[in-house]
Amino acid sequence: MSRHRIVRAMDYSEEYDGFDDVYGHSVEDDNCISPSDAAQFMFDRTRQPQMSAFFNEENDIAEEDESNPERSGQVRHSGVCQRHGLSEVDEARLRSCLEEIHNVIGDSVPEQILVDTVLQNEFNLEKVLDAVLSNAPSAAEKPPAGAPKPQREKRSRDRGAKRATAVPDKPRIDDSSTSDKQIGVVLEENKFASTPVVKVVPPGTKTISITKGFDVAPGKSQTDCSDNLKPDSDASSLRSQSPSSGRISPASTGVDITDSSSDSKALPAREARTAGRSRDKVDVLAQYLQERGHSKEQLHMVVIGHVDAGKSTLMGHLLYRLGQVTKKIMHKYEQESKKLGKQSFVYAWILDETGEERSRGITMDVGQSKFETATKVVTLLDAPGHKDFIPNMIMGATQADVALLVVDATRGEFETGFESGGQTREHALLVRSLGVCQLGVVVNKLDTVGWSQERFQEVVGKLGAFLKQAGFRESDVTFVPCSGLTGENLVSPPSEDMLLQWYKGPCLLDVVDKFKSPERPISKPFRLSINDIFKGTGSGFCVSGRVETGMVQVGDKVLVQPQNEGAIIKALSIDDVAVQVAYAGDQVSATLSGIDMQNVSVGYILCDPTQPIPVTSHFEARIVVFDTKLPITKGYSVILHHQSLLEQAVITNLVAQLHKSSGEVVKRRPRCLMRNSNAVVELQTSHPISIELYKDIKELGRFMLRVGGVTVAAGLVTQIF
Ligand SMILES: Nc1nc2c(ncn2[C@@H]2O[C@H](COP(=O)(O)OP(=O)(O)OP(=O)(O)O)[C@@H](O)[C@H]2O)c(=O)[nH]1
Repeated sequence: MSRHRIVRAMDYSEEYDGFDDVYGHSVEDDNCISPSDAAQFMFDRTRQPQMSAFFNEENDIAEEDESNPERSGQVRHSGVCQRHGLSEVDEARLRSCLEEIHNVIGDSVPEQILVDTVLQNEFNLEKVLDAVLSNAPSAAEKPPAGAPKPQREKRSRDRGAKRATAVPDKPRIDDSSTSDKQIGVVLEENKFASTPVVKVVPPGTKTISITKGFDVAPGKSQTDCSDNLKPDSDASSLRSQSPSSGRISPASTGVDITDSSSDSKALPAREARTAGRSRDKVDVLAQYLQERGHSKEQLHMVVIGHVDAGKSTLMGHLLYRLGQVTKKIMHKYEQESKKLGKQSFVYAWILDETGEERSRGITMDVGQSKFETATKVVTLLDAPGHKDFIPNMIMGATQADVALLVVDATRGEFETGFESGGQTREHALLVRSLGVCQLGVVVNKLDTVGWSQERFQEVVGKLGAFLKQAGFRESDVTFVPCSGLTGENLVSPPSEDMLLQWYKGPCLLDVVDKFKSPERPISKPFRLSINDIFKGTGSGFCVSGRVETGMVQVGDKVLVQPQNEGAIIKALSIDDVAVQVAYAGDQVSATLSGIDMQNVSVGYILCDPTQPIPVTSHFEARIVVFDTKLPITKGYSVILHHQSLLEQAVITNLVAQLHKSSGEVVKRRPRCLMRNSNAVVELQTSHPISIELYKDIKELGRFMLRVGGVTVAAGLVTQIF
C-alpha cells in the first residue's frame, strides 16, 4: 500500500466503515482473566482507609477561640501593651500601627523599638515610619538583648560593598573620621573622572537643590530648562552613597576593536586609550567653531499633535512655499492624489512618502526634511499623530531640540484631541519629558472657523494652562494662527483680511527662526544612538542616527554598546554629503567596518571606547507618573523607550514617593504610585542596555515607560547598579 494516500479523493464512508462499532463502546476482551486477577487492577473505594484513621482520636484539635489573644496572634504585642499600661483603645491603635509598619518594613526592626517609637510619636504612622527608617541602621546594628535579629541587611550597604570590590578606584572621602550614621554622603559630580569624589557633609546640611516636578523654576538658563525631572533631589541622594556610575572601564570591558581590514584582530586596550588621548589634544570646540562658526545654526524640530491636526499638510505647504519642492513635483502629486480621491492631502504627500501613508491618509513613520530660516538650518521631523505610532513619535522626539505642536481649531476637533485619550496632551507631555522646552503652538485650520479671534483665544486659554502645568515656561511657548491648507501666515504675514483685523504677530517661519539653538555638548565623550541600519553602496554597512554628544571622525575606532563590539568608522555623511567629521547635534550616516551587521541593532549606541557608555540591566530613576488608570506597584511590567530602543522592563522597587513641587521625600517605600505622582524607583530590564546617568549626559539619561500602548511615566536615570 502506498504510504501517501490521496486524501482529497478518499471516500470517508468507506474509510470509517466499522469504526462506529469500536469507538464509544467498551470492548469485550477475548482473553480470559480470573476475577481475583482483575481485582488487583480494579479500584475499590471500600478498600480505602477512612480519613478519620489518620487522626488520633485522643488528640483532637481544639477549635480556635477567637476571643483568646494567644490563639489569634495578638499575643505578639499584648505583653508590651500591659507593660505600658495602655487603655484598650490605645492598645488597638498600637496594634494597627504596628501592623502597618510591619507591612512596610517587614521584621527588620525589633518589636520593642517599634513600640517605643509608636508611643513616642503618639500613634502617628508617618512620623513613626520616618523615625524608624531614619534610625533603622543603628537599630539593626545594636539590637537590644533578646530582640529578634533583623532579617536582612540594608540593601544599599550590600551594593556599596559589592561596588567597592568591583570598582578599582576607591572613592575619596574628605572626612574619614565621620561615621556613616552621622553624615549625608553626596556624590559630587565629577564627570568622566576616573576617581569619583564623595563629599561628606554634616547632618542637616542642605546639599540638594529643591526643584519643582514639571514646573520650571523661573530664572533658569535656556539650556537648563530641560530638567523638568531633576534627579538631584533628597530622594536621589537616598542611593547616591556609592560613587560608581556603573561605567565600565575600557580594560574591564575587554574591548574588541577590529582592524579596518576586517581581520578579527582585537585592538589592545592600551592602543584604544592612546587613540582617546590623541583626541583629547584636539581642541574640539575650537575645531567646531572653525568649521561651523560661520554657518547658520542647526536646529532639529519635531512636529507633533493629534491625528489629522494637519501637521503634514502644514509642513508640506511650508516646504513648498520655501521652494524646497518644485512646481513640477507638486503638479505630479496633485494629479496622483486626485486619482486616489485624496486631493486634500496633496501637501501632506511631500512628507508622507510611502504608498500606505498616502492611501490611508495618515503619517506612520517620522517624515524628515530640511529648510532654512534667516538664521537657522532646520531639520524637520514630522511625527505621526495616530496613537498606534507613538513609539515612532517618541523616536522622532528624542532627536529634537524644539517642537511644533499643531492643534486643529475646528469646533469639536480641538476638544477631541485635547481631552484625555487624545494625543495633544500626551505628545506635549512626552516632548517635555524628553527635554524639549521650547514650543511653538500652531492653531491650525483657522479657515474652518472663519478666522475667529474668539476661537483662537479659547484654544490659547485652554492649552496655555495645560502647557504651564506640563512644565513649559510661558516665555518659551508661542501661539501662532495658521491654515496649512490655504498657506495663511506660514512664511509671510497674513493676507486674509479677517485674520489681519486682529493678528499682528509673527508668521510660522519667524516663530521657528526665533527658537534658541540649544548648546551642543561637543566636548563630552562621543555617543551616537542608532536609529536605522542599512546596507550601503560600498563595503561594510551603514548606521544612521544623531550624534548626541562629542564628535566623530572618519577612521575613528568606536565601541558598539551594549554589544561590546568594536568597529571602525569608514565614512560619514550628513544629508547624503560626505563629511570627515560630525559633531553633537548632527544627524549622520556612518559606514562601519570590522563588525558584523548582525551584531548591530536599532537602539544601540556607538561610543568612544576610552569612555564607553555604561551597560546595565538594573538602575534607579526618578519618574513622573502620567495620568494612568492603574497605580504602579512593585513588579509592574513596562516597555522602556530609550532613544530608539524598546526594551521589556520591570519596576522592581518603589524606593520613595516625592513631593511633586519640592522633590522632597514624602514617603519611603510606598506600596503603589498613583497618577501624577513623582517617585524614585528601581528598574530591571530583560537585557542589558546602554544608558547614562542624567547628570552626565541628559540626552541619554532620559526614558519613557509605556504599557499597552499608553505612556505611563517618564524618567531620568539617577543611579546605575
Ligand atoms: N480646512 C483645512 N483643512 C486642513 C488644514 N490642514 C490640513 N487639513 C486637512 O486635514 C486632513 C489631515 O491632514 P494631515 O496633514 O494629513 O494631518 P496630520 O496631522 O499630518 O495627520 P497624521 O500625521 O496622520 O496625524 C487633510 O484632509 C487635510 O487636507 C487646514 O488648514 N484647513
